[in-house]
Amino acid sequence: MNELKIVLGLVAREKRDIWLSIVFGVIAGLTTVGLFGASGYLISKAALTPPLYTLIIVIAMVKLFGFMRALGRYAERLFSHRATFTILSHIRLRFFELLEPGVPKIFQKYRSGDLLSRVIGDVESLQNFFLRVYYPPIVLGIVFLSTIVFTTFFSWVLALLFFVGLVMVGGVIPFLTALRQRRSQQSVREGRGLLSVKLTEWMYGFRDLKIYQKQEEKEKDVKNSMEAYEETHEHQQLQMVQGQSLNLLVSLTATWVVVGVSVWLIEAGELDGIFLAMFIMISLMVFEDAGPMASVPVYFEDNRHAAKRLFSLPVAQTAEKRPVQLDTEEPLAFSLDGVFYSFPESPAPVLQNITLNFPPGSKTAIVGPSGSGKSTIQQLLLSMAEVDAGDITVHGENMAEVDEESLWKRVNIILQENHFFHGTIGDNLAIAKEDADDQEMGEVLARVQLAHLSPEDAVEERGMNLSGGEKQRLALARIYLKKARTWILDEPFSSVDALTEKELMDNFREETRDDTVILISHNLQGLEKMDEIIVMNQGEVVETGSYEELISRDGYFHRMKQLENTLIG
Ligand SMILES: Nc1ncnc2c1ncn2[C@@H]1O[C@H](COP(=O)(O)OP(=O)(O)OP(=O)(O)O)[C@@H](O)[C@H]1O
Repeated sequence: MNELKIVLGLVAREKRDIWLSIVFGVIAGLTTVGLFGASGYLISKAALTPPLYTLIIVIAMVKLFGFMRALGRYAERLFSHRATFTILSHIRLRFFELLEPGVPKIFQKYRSGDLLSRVIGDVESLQNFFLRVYYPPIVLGIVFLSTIVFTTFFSWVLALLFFVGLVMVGGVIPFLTALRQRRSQQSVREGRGLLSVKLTEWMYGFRDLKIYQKQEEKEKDVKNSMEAYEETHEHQQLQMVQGQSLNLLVSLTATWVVVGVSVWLIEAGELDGIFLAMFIMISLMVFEDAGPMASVPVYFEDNRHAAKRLFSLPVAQTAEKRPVQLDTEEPLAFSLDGVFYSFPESPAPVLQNITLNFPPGSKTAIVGPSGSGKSTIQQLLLSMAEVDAGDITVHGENMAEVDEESLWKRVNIILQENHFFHGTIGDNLAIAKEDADDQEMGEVLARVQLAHLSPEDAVEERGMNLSGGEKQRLALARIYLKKARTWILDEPFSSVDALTEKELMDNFREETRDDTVILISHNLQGLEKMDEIIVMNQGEVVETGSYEELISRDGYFHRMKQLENTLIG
């Protein structure tokens, strides 16, 4: 229920439009009942050839009700839809506000398709919350109760009939429909989530599936999920329509009962016959609006689940702004003391008892075999993950207290995989420096050996039209624009040829002369000029020292270097 309270809070922000929707909804409802009631009365009265002024008054009332009804409906639709779209944007914003501080940890726990399904499917479902759950029952209740009060002036029996009708179409039938739909609604929700996850995986893995000729198999799987989803959705919609039809049937039956009882009351002399047509019309109209009430609990249940899925992300709930801002322009220092780390949902520690020191302005390389934990250290240094035990400090501050954004602002980062957005080379560079002009962009492109590209050149989604090496150099160009004094780079040159790598490395050394550099690398070439090399294996630091020290020690690094030399020949 707490999650729905968040949605209610966001809905309540649109107080003005809520009030206007209710007021105009009630005006439209009452004038509809008035219009048809007055028309019924007019037909009967006209047959009795009353004085002309009576007819003129009733005709004027019919006209007025007709005009007010149209105006009321229009205004109700206008304000309720305006409120709905504003509420939807509040919901989306709130979801992103909760999601953003949890990223990237949240991506370790939830699949992208699942998140996509939440932000699209669940937010879309919540558009029904205001439009179908929140205010229509209030409007219907007021219109119905006013009609009942009006009817008591003519007949208590008819008023009681209207009341019983209200309980049936506004309470009993919706409740029974909701009860019947519980299971099918659950299946629809699960089916939608699964389909979204499978579709995104199929899309991301399209190339690999094609290469391994598994495309058809996967497509069949996606198609099956799609069919299963459509089937459950159809079944659920059918149940909903059946509920609405049942409500309509009961409404029409109630009107027939009103006709029968009115005739009986007229015969018994308890109701003037002139009001017969009026009550038939009132009954028809007042029950007409009650049909959609059958789906209110169904939408309510759907919205409750949608709210739960949206606002129950565990990381999001705990994310708080951290108090320490890093506002120094100096190269940063880092230290790790007795650090242990394991990924969520995989208990084996990935890092064990890591103690390291990165003084300001130092140049450190982290090397080691694949899977030894190098990139995980980068994640911890960038505060993208939190240690299980031990301490990390950045510039003398406890990392857990440091505001992540203030840290990221001070560091030039290259991750193992960097994202490139659909647009131009310029758009992708501007992420690092918004006001960089074409000349500045051209200069950094030339420095990373990408002089053949210009800022206007197109970049396809995820940089698909760039080679692996070009993507790495573009990532490097991006951080050259950023001009922070600390560099934490994961395999920045792994896809470029040896000659280009040497040129890039020379340029990089020049650029970072006084800065803090932490360079993760598989490659043991070109590490001679680093102040310190940290050798990792199976989540532990197995050796540290300068290049000469490690070579002369005849330990792990020495053996790795010999092996590399043998392989290179
Ligand atoms: N999100 C994750 N969830 C669970 N385990 C993970 C996750 N990411 C990495 N690991 C595991 O953590 C260990 C260390 O991974 P890490 O990426 O730090 O290694 P690495 O030394 O950088 O490897 P490489 O040189 O291949 O990039 C590996 O055994 C890997 O399987």
